[in-house]
Amino acid sequence: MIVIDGLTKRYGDTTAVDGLTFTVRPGRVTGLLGPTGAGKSATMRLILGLDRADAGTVTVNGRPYADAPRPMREVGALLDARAVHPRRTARDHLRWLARSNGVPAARVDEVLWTAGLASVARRRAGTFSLGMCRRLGVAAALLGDPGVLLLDEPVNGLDAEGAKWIRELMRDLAAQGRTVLVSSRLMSEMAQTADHLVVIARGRLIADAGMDEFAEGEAGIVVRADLPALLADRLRTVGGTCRPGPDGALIVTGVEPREIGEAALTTGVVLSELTPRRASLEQAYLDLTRDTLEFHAGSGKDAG
Ligand SMILES: Nc1ncnc2c1ncn2[C@@H]1O[C@H](COP(=O)(O)OP(=O)(O)OP(=O)(O)O)[C@@H](O)[C@H]1O
Repeated sequence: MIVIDGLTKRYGDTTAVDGLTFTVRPGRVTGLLGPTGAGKSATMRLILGLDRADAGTVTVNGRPYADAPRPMREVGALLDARAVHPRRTARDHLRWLARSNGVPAARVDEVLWTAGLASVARRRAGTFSLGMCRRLGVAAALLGDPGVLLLDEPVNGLDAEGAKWIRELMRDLAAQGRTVLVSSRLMSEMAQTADHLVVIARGRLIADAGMDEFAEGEAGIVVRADLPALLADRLRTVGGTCRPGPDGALIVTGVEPREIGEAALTTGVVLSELTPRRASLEQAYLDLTRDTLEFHAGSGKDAG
């Protein structure tokens, strides 16, 4: 289990992580979702103690990761898959990692199999494609048989087969009772893997909910009116729930479109839109992050 409490990290004028609080529980895949620059990688680095927090705490299985007596057995991380010595073979790379972390050498062949790299184990990592590097990164993360796994955008840039493999692996690891935290910029990606979602933007927590809950929360009727507050008051008296939608619209649940029409008639409010909307995770994510998008003009970052 990972417990993050009030976590804050600043780089100069940028607050990359801003008072984040959430818990990553075992037995399920938790997606850390946010637009580019949201602070996903920074959060992962803080969990691993690769950066120091300016405020707040993060513990892995009850203590800071830096205090873990056998770190590789505690957490496996896939951050930058290219961080491998190009002249070392896949096997030598893993053997070296195993030796320096007190992991038995026999485990190297096991993880090479799991990662589908057994046939290329003696090839130099420098000749590997991105997909193979990612597999090698996963093999390294699994080396210590850790209970907690962190994967930073593991599917990004992979072909369909590689992506499917990683998704299935994450689901298997969670089904074994492990804690799995995976980041992505894409809701469509999370929808395929995550059981639980933590959405962040500009370093702040925007949502922390089960995937099902997340989808349900978004079904509703988009209503635009000249006097939305008046209409909302009326709808509440007939059992409707209203919350703010994009650009001044109301998202109404709990009543039928006809009842909204009647409420408008009763109150003399003019409707300009009445659109039933099915639950869409993508829409929910867009609505949540609309006001917090950060654009890095000229920084060379793509929007994914
Ligand atoms: N070492 C650093 N020095 C300065 N600024 C940094 C550093 N690391 C991150 N930042 C800034 O902190 C913010 C969060 O960055 P982070 O890489 O965590 O975002 P992210 O959600 O992982 O984005 P992406 O999806 O683009 O990878 C960004 O504004 C980024 O420019």
